Amino acid sequence: MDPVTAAPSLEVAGLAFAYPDGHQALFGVDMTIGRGERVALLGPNGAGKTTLVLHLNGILTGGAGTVTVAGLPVGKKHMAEIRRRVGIVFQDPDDQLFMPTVREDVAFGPAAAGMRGPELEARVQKALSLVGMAEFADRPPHHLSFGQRRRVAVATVLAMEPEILVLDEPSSNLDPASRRELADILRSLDVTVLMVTHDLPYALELCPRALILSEGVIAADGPTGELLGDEDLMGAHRLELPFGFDPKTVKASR
Ligand SMILES: Nc1ncnc2c1ncn2[C@@H]1O[C@H](COP(=O)(O)OP(=O)(O)OP(=O)(O)O)[C@@H](O)[C@H]1O
Repeated sequence: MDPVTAAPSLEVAGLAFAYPDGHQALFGVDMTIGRGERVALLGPNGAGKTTLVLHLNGILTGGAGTVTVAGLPVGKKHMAEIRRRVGIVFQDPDDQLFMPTVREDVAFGPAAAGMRGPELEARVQKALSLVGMAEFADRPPHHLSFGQRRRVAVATVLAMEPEILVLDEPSSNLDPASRRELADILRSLDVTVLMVTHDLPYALELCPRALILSEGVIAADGPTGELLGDEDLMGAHRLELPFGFDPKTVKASR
């Protein structure tokens, strides 16, 4: 059976948000993402992508509209449950790693949720194995390379066994092999993925569907290959493919 079901994992309706200085970043975002989908969130600098992502687990709140995760409204009442279900991997792994060892960083979330002993250790091992970092458990995160720290940051989020994995620029600063290995990891996971990226070939490789956020609204929603092949649409939203890259020659992901 197709793992993508009609049940929405994430629903955003009429989300509008202005920062305290009055800058309006979102103007009524509507999007629905089904369970098990992998979706790329594209858009030019300043479009509102990070602002939107920060609403998905309640880091930002207080605007108009609603965000619903697996049927639960994002808000104070369900915050612990929402944070367990929606894991965000930030662009800079150093925002996520602050403990003396990799093991402690990965254990942090489940331990804060009350997990202890062998169950906690098994959870940590599983998350580190998923990202190929099991043998680094006793190392200090700041002794690792950037790409290794990005993998550990992904593991800290996977350790919470989220339903929705949100990644902000996951391929940035990765060498080609690390970039491909991270793609393989993401493809192997049984979670809903929303990936913010300026790396359009990566979006095409990994995400069958893409959304274009532009000036605080969803300007397009469709198969990634079709959107990237639409020159007028791309031009209108300041999106450019790398020189010589033809989306039609790349086998889009499924
Ligand atoms: N803390 C803040 N206070 C005021 N305005 C902000 C704040 N953070 C972001 N903005 C503004 O909100 C708008 C959307 O920013 P956001 O970071 O969400 O865009 P983005 O699509 O993620 O951009 P990028 O691709 O450059 O990361 C921008 O105009 C930005 O200047």
